[in-house]
Amino acid sequence: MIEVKDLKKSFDGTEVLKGITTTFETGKVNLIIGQSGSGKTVFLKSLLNVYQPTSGAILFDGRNIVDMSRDEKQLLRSEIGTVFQGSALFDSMTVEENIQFPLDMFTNMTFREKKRKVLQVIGRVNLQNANRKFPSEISGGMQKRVAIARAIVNNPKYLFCDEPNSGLDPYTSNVIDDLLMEITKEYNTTTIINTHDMNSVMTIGEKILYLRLGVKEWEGNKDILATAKNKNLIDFVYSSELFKQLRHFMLENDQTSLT
Ligand SMILES: Nc1ncnc2c1ncn2[C@@H]1O[C@H](COP(=O)(O)OP(=O)(O)OP(=O)(O)O)[C@@H](O)[C@H]1O
Repeated sequence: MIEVKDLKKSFDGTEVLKGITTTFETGKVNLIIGQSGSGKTVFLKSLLNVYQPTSGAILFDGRNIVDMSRDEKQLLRSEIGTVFQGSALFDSMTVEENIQFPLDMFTNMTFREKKRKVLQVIGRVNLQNANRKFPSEISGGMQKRVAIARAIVNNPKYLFCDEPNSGLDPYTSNVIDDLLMEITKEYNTTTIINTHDMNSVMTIGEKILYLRLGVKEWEGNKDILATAKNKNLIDFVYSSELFKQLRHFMLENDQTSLT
């Protein structure tokens, strides 16, 4: 579980996060949504302590990352898996070597133990035929699966993903969403995902945090999103053409059923 308490972050006197308080539960997929510039990336990077928060607390199962020593942070980092935009793979390493990287960084496993673990996660994300390939030789969807395999190879407690579906077609996006949901349950991770993808929101949004101008404007889950009353949230959700048409269709059907 990750608890965020009154998190604020400013850059050069400009406040980007204006006091966010929320909780992300263990074993759940938590999605952060909001317009471009609403603060999603700054929020994610503040949770990871890439940015030092201006004030507030971030408790990883009770441990506040904001006032940890360097060694404590290093230990916590070994419990966190990340999937960043563009997959962030090492071009000069094979799929297998990319996935092994966190084990080299954070563990004292023997060569044989590492190989066994890497092959196990390669199987888990269905990349058996690609382990000797380089990132440039595989598709964008496969690269995402490599990034996910690398994020889970060290059995993380926490999984952070920044726009995991960006650049993927709708079918491949669904495959990635399903994989992230399954892995969250299998590894019992606290999973936090920044997304613009409304399809993801409606399929895997066990918790949804809607940020607007650096403020928590709404939080809930996919089942109550459709009936939420928050006007800014409604405007945001229905700003996509597909959702606009869907809403129009629903309203029309509603009126027919009333007459
Ligand atoms: N390192 C930085 N220094 C100064 N300002 C920053 C920095 N990073 C982000 N900002 C500002 O913080 C605000 C929020 O940016 P952020 O990248 O978090 O938005 P976002 O919601 O992730 O947008 P997008 O969906 O486009 O990725 C923006 O006004 C941005 O200019």
